Amino acid sequence: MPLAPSIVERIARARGDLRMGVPVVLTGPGGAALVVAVEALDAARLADLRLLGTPELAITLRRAETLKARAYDGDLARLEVPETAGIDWLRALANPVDDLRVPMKGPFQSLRGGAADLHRAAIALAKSAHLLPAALLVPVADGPTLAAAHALTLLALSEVAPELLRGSPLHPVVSARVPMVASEAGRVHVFRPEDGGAEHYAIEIGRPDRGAPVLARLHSACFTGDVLGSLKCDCGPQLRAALAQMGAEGAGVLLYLNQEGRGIGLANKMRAYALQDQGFDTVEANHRLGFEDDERDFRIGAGLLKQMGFSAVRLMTNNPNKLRMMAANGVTVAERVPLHVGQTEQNAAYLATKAAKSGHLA
Ligand SMILES: Nc1nc2c(ncn2[C@@H]2O[C@H](COP(=O)(O)OP(=O)(O)OP(=O)(O)O)[C@@H](O)[C@H]2O)c(=O)[nH]1
Ligand SMILES: [Zn+2]
Repeated sequence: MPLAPSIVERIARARGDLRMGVPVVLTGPGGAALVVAVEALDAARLADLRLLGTPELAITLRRAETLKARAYDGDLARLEVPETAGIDWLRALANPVDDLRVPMKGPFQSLRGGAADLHRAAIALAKSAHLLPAALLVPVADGPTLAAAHALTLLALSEVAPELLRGSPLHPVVSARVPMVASEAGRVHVFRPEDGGAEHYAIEIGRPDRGAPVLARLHSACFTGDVLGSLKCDCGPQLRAALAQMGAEGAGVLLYLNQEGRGIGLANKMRAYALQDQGFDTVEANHRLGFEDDERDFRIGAGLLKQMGFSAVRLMTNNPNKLRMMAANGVTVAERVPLHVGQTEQNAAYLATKAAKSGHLA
């Protein structure tokens, strides 16, 4: 059937479904399940799902640790959903915003034994849709028939799991001249992934020599810092300082990667900020939400540089992970160029946490 959507296209559709609260059907060797993202679920749909089976809640190990729920599946926990539990119970488990105000919600019954692969894929899908990493699964007997009957997106685990790990190829869409304060010889290139995800941009300053290490910066989107001039981080000043140095040298490339909030999306970053106002640091806030410290795919930057003809960089960064990932993905780091700008009273603790917990270099 040449018109039938491919697995990549169905995953893109599933992301949209999950964001809208529409169930998707996941099938695996051990059975099938209806999957919804807790964040987008409402009471009516929860009631409908209960008619089809017994729901289970999948949360990450990080979230389970905060909730003091046992996790028997390594990186995640499967929790029983009591019959009396309503939508507010589910939301409170998924979203830590009220953890301090309404502390103990347990004890929780964690499921043990049996496969957790569908749950793992459900959490990965929720993350890739930039939703809270908590999913409700309702095991069902015949996934494909149910999906066909209700026009739901059907995904086979054997196809989804490798696809979510693979990383999507990026294709150049357009490039045009953009004179900037930092340099009049600026050019913006737009790259679009095959998987329907966010586009990324390359800002090329001058005409950098492809045969020599290029002055380069991998900048992750920070709406609050880059656009609003937030004092909570150093992103805006880093962005402008990097462009300014490239302008002064007459050549460079800045990749503007749309990986807002270290890859968790702006809504989740703002949830993290709300937790930071409750006293948690940037790493703890991510963990309480159920995320790892850094959910970015660092392969993207190296891939784009290679695609643009660069094989060696003078990388403007303080982040040792970026250095490692460049080397691991075939781009030589000829030099690290430290980038310390924009320190404020409000971001001192944030920068200290990055140095202490994420190994950021002086
Ligand atoms: N989750 C989360 N993301 C944040 C927070 N503060 C800033 N960010 C995001 O962190 C990312 C910062 O990215 P980068 O500028 O590449 O910074 P870095 O990884 O520290 O590395 P270098 O600046 O290169 O040293 C951006 O995506 C911001 O949106 C926070 O408190 N929580
Ligand atoms: Zn920032």
